[in-house]
Amino acid sequence: MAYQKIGVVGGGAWGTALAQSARRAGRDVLLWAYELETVEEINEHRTNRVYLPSVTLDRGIRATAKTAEMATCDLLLMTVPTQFTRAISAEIGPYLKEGTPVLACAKGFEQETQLFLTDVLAHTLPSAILGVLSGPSFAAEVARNLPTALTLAVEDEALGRELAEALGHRNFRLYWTDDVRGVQIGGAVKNVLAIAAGIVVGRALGDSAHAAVTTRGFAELRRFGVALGGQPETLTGLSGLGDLMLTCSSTKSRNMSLGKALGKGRTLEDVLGTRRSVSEGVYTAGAVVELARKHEVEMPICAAVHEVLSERMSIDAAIESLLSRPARAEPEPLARSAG
Ligand SMILES: NC(=O)C1=CN([C@@H]2O[C@H](COP(=O)(O)OP(=O)(O)OC[C@H]3O[C@@H](n4cnc5c(N)ncnc54)[C@H](O)[C@@H]3O)[C@@H](O)[C@H]2O)C=CC1
Ligand SMILES: O=C(CO)COP(=O)(O)O
Repeated sequence: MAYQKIGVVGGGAWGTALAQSARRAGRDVLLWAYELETVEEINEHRTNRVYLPSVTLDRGIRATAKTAEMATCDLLLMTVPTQFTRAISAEIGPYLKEGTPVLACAKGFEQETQLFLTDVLAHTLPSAILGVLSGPSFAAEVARNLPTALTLAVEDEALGRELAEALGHRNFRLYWTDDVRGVQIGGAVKNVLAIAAGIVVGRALGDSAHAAVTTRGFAELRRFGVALGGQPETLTGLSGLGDLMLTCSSTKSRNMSLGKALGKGRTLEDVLGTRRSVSEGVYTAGAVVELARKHEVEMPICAAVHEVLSERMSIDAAIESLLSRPARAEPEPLARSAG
């Protein structure tokens, strides 16, 4: 098998679940974790209690604290949270073999630069072939081997098929595409929208309001995605609509549950202070709003979430701002960017 040794960069919930899944696909797995205690716990006890509790890990997963060692792998899965991806991948870059496939598995845009993850990785890993793995998938469910389907995107479709075959198995179905940008857009924007959906639930605005915010949120995601070069079919696929549906509808989502807590009146600082896990929507909202401004795409729900997270607007004022928008026609033509 051409891609026998899989390197998972990041020992959070997602990296650990992907390592477990890659073992089920018959691959050898080397996992890099940021915290030394996570490395030791995985190697000695086969657990990762902080980030993925109640899961016994396969004996074939070996953990390391040395980033350079990851360059010995045939394929890398980058799972560290988006805002740490530049720093960690830069440590691997000098050692990586020419043409090693590297899949971005985190979700979001870099806060400071508004870059897509594959654009960040193009700087730090110039010798890699870059792609994306994204879709509706809770780490705890993947770790338990519950059936899941995701999208794997690389420009070369033949390589996409090979990678999907190397990582996929019966309960981890991978569909491939060449739409590397489109797949990243869904994963980034849905987290911001999930915060909005959570706020609706926390404020007890009702199931109808939840469906409305999810559907109008999808209209924003689709407008944004097309304006930034994604294919419309990708935006209605697993990595777009699929992940939006999952994340907006389940309190297992960190983003949705964070929104719910805000809706109930807790502060952002308070919620983040009680979590070690990442809620990417908090860090990506500003980049989405800035990219939307540059591309002249109107995204009122994402903008309202950003205002609330930045504490420039109260939740009640944000709800009022959305409800008082003028009525308009549905459906809207795809090429148009007006909201
Ligand atoms: N958990 C899930 O169900 C899924 C998560 N993802 C995405 O995967 C990415 C990672 O999420 P999770 O694995 O859930 O993270 P997590 O919330 O379980 O853990 C946080 C991670 O951040 C790492 N970290 C903390 N400080 C760091 C630093 N200074 N430098 C490098 N790493 C540091 C920790 O070691 C840990 O691996 C996110 O972008 C998330 O959206 C994607 C699909 C599913
Ligand atoms: O990306 C995910 C599901 O596809 C996980 O969502 P959260 O990060 O909101 O938990």
